[in-house]
Amino acid sequence: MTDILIKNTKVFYNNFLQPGEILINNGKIERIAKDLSGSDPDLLIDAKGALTIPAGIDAHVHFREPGMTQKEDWHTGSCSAAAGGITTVVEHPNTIPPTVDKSSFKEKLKLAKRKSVIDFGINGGVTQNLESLSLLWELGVTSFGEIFMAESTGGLNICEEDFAEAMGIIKELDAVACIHAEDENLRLENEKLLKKDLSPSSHSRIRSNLCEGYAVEKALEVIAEKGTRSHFCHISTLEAIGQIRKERYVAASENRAHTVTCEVAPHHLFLSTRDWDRLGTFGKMNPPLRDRRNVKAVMNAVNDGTVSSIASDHAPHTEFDKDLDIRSAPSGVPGVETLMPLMLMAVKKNILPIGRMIEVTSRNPAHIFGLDTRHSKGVFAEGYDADLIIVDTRNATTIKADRLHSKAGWSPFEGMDAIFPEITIARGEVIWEEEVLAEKGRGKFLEGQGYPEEED
Ligand SMILES: NC(=O)N[C@@H](CC(=O)O)C(=O)O
Ligand SMILES: [Zn+2]
Ligand SMILES: [Zn+2]
Repeated sequence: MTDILIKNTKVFYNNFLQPGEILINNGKIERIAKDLSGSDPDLLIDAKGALTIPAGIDAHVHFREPGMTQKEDWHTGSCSAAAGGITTVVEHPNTIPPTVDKSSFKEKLKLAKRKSVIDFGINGGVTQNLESLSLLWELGVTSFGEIFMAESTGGLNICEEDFAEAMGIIKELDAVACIHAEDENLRLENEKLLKKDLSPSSHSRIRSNLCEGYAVEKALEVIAEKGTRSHFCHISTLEAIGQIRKERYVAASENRAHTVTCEVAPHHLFLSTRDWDRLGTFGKMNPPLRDRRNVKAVMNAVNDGTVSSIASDHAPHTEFDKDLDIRSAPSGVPGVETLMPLMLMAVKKNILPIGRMIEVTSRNPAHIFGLDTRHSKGVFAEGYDADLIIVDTRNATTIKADRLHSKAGWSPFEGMDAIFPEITIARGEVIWEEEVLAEKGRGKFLEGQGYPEEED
């Protein structure tokens, strides 16, 4: 395998952005030092003063294969990730068929191994399949969920009793439960009340703040009872943030390990209800666009540590699929390729420090899902996987859907400022530099912690 020396770059090391050089050997970071000029690498990359930082780990994507390959597949989804500086994804189970048993898991794994250009984990679905969860865990799922407390794409939502029972089983396995927290009853009630309102923004009112807040409250009760390690997906409201902040504060003050983490999606940080006019049904996702007060609260929570990670919830649908009335249009927006570029732009605008950006886009998601200890992901240190991006913060551009690689063919962030990576390196291989350079199928399956360890 070629070894690489990256020189003339800046790295975030020991809490500072500083000049440094990086030697990569056999897919791993071999050395990070001020000056490595004595080495003789196969490939010398002159970063010309640009930054080298960890590539993103996006623990919440929907790559749609099997079953909906007109929207995305493992090749296009993973190429889109690579071009946006993401080298690891965790894919969620609402495909057709959903990933809820051995055969559906094996089918998805086979497709992903054949087509993905980046490393990947696969989550196990939670529906009426409670007897299959332990088998899925042994087969190597990363975690469980998203567990849908309310209806969303795929219709995999479960009732409160099944939710509580599943949480008990997941606790027994010592796995993580990823939760889509919206309250189904409240959603249905609001939908009835707003029957005559067919404006796109009615979607934000139907899936109200309370709808998320109430579901988080109920889920936290179950978590307190069962003790399940839980990760809230795509949190979007003041109310939910408040409850999760409190839960984490109490855990810390009692010196308990955190059982609760949460992620937010870029569309809840960089878009708001003001975008309904521009986006129409293309702004429909679950949970929905929120007003500026919520957006600010969520960004503050990224900064203060309440939010552990950023995940795109990449949920591609074609323009044809989306071009319906607000009730019939499917929910979800593409975003795996724009996650890192938008976050890097936020750093440039001083909305968050670079160290925090690195934590929420790589270090923390790796840690939450055990990808650091078992798979050497998400740590910028010698001996860890060389999953890196080179980014020139002087090269800000605007997001243009026709330059993106998802089959969706559109982006809710069209026209927004962003900083795309110049180069993406995955396990010591340049997989993106102006074009995707990786071979189909180079991506490796990252078995979850329930998969039996290999014997030496
Ligand atoms: N977020 C969405 O609106 N849609 C997601 C499912 C989900 O994450 O709820 C999808 O798969 O389309
Ligand atoms: Zn969801
Ligand atoms: Zn999702």
